[in-house]
This record gives sequence, C-alpha cells and structure tokens, in this order.
Amino acid sequence: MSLRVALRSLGQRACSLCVSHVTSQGGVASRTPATACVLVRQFHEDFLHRKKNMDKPTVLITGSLGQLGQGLAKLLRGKYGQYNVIMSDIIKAPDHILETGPYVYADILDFKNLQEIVVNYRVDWVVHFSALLSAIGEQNVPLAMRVNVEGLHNILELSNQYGIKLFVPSTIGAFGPDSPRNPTPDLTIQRPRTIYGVSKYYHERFGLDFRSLRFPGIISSDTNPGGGTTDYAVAIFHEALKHGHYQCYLEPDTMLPMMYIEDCLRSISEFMELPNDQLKMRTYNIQAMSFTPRILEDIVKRYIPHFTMTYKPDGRQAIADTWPMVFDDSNARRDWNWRHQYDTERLCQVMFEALVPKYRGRFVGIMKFR
Ligand SMILES: NC(=O)C1=CN([C@@H]2O[C@H](COP(=O)(O)OP(=O)(O)OC[C@H]3O[C@@H](n4cnc5c(N)ncnc54)[C@H](O)[C@@H]3O)[C@@H](O)[C@H]2O)C=CC1
Ligand SMILES: CC(=O)[C@H](N)C(=O)O
Repeated sequence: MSLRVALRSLGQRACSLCVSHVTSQGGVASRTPATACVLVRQFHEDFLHRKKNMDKPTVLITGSLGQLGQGLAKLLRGKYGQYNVIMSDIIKAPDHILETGPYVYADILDFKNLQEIVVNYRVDWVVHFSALLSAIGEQNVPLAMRVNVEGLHNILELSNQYGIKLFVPSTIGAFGPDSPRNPTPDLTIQRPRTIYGVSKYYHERFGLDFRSLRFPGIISSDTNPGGGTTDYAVAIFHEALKHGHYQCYLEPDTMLPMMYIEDCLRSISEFMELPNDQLKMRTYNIQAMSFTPRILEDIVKRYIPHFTMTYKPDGRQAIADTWPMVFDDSNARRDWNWRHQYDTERLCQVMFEALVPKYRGRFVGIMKFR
C-alpha cells in the first residue's frame, strides 16, 4: 500500500510532512491515526536525511508556492540536490510540487512551527519569500503588518537562534516619492508610502548573515504574480494571446524597473554563495531594464499586429508614481559582478516563446510570431 493510500485510510490524519515521495510504509494502516502520523513523520525525516547531500546546505524556502519560490526551489535543487531544498507555504501544494521534493506547512507567524522545521530538517539557510505584495498589502494593512513585519521578525529571531544564513528580498517599493527616482541609488532617503514598502525597508545588519537584494518587478511565464503594482507586465502577455487586448491599470508613460525571473533567481543563488568579505553592503539594488506600458504595448504589437491596449488607471497608479523609474545597481555590478542577461526585447521573446504553446489553440492563424 502506498503511504498516501495508507494515510487516506486513516481518515486524513496525515501531518503536513507526509508527502508523496515516501512510497510505502507497511503497518501504518493498523495503527491509530495520531500514532501513525508521528511514525510516518519520523520515517519521512529519516528518509530525507539519508537522501540529503551532506556537503551542501539545506535550504528552507518560505512562501515557496508564490511567483518566485517555485522557480528558486527548482534552481537550488538542481545545484544542491532534491532533498536539500525544503519548500514551505501555508497553502496546499499541487501534486507536481509534492512529486519534486519535500514540501511542508510553515506559517511564518507560528514561531514554534518554524523552530520544529529548522531542527527536524537541520536547516542551514532560509530564503524568506512569504509576504503580501504592494497592491494586496494596501487592501489589508493589518494583515500585511502581521505577515510582512511580525513574520519577518520571527524569521530574524529564528535565524539568529539557529545561526542560519538568511536571504530576504526587498523591492523598489522600499523607496518613496522623496527618493531620487531616476536613477535610485542604494543609499538615499527612503520614505516608502505603502505598508509593503515600509516592511521592506531593512536598515540594520541584525548581527547575523543577513543578505538582501532589492528587486524590481519580476516577470515570469510559468508562475503568476501575487498582487503587486508591476503585475501588468505579466498580464499583458497572457491577455494579448488570449484576447488580443489588454486594459492596463497604469498610465502609458509610467516607467518602472523590471527583471525576468531567470535573472532574479540566478542573482539570489550567486549572491548567497558569495563569501562574506566580498560584500561591502548587506542590501543591494539590482536591475535589468526599465520600460513603460506604452513601450511594452509597442513590442507586443510587433508579435501580434492587431493587439490593442486601453488604459484605465486605478489605485496602483498612485503606488507606481512613488516608486523608482530606474534603479542604480552599480554597487552590485562593482562588488560582486552582478550582470543581467535579459533586456526588454529578449524578455518579450522568451515570454512569447513560453506562452504561445499554452494559448495556441485559441490563437491559430491570428498571431504573427517572429
Ligand atoms: N514578484 C515580484 O515582482 C517581487 C517580489 N519581491 C519579494 O519576493 C518575495 C516573493 O515574492 P512573490 O513570490 O512574488 O510573492 P507571492 O505573493 O507570489 O508569494 C508569497 C507567498 O507567501 C505565502 N504566505 C502568505 N502568508 C503567509 C504566512 N503567514 N506564512 C507563510 N507563507 C505565507 C503565500 O501563500 C504566497 O505563496 C516577497 O517577499 C516579495 O516581497 C520583491 C520584489 C519584486
Ligand atoms: C515590485 C514588487 O515588489 C512587486 N512586484 C509589487 O509590485 O508589489
């Protein structure tokens, strides 16, 4: 009997650690559900330890089912081994995630839950992705305070307590209208206007191996953005292919810094591997390109000549108007040789290459693909 079937027969008492790659567990079904769960969990943890690459770090990713986490887990598992990267989140993982490696429930507001995971899995690094993004955060400020501020505090405490190397992303949103916007340097006045920006403004070293990169809007084809101000730059490709039309919630000339997800994930991996003495700062701006909705519209039209775009700004315009237009990442380029590989043209090309097969059925004979 497979472990999953055995657990199902116990009346869904499986704990969140019981995932699909443990294939058989004789005798589980004959025990009481609670005992079985503990046994299975021990079995599962032992199994993972035996499978781990002991000379590589064990990495816990919080909020790993979001736009960035799934790709990073794949990249790091490729480098460190499938069982060295523990994905976590508070939502149910789809089967394809459970099949690729360990996945556990981790609520960043539950400190004991986090401690248990770090101890049981012997976590060396944490990549902290759980957050409420800018637009969603403004809609529910109290929750954003809890998740982004209290949650980060828990992660800092945890990392301090267990000597963990910690990566926490920051964002262009950590700057406000009083910062120079074109370009925005690393060290300048920071008076963010959103709760998201406030929660992403890190100004201390916290006395641990804390590393952070301030990212621009991230653009990806296989995962969707989680409710930010830069989401239009992903939605435009899907809508262009599905309907030949997109209604943009930002003004045509709103310039924001952006980055393709492969550059973003590679930057995290490179940055985390740097020796301490190469880091002159703990938090760096990084950037790849800046564009406006109008610039993107013109490029999309080259792929889909009949594509139309209308503009109906909403509350996200007010957020975008306070954010950097161009990010100065010269310190990252100087100190650790940061280089992006995707500019706006290449970004559009890879987005269409990835998404055309997905929507081909709907668009046959209409789209002109270079
Ligand atoms: N996507 C982007 O354009 C940028 C993202 N970032 C930062 O990168 C990180 C990852 O971003 P995305 O993947 O885009 O975010 P996302 O919104 O797609 O994913 C966030 C994840 O956090 C999880 N989460 C929410 N509450 C939680 C809790 N209490 N405990 C545990 N998990 C919880 C959600 O279930 C979700 O899967 C965030 O910190 C974000 O601020 C920074 C700059 C740009
Ligand atoms: C730039 C970000 O941090 C994010 N995509 C958002 O728009 O909130």
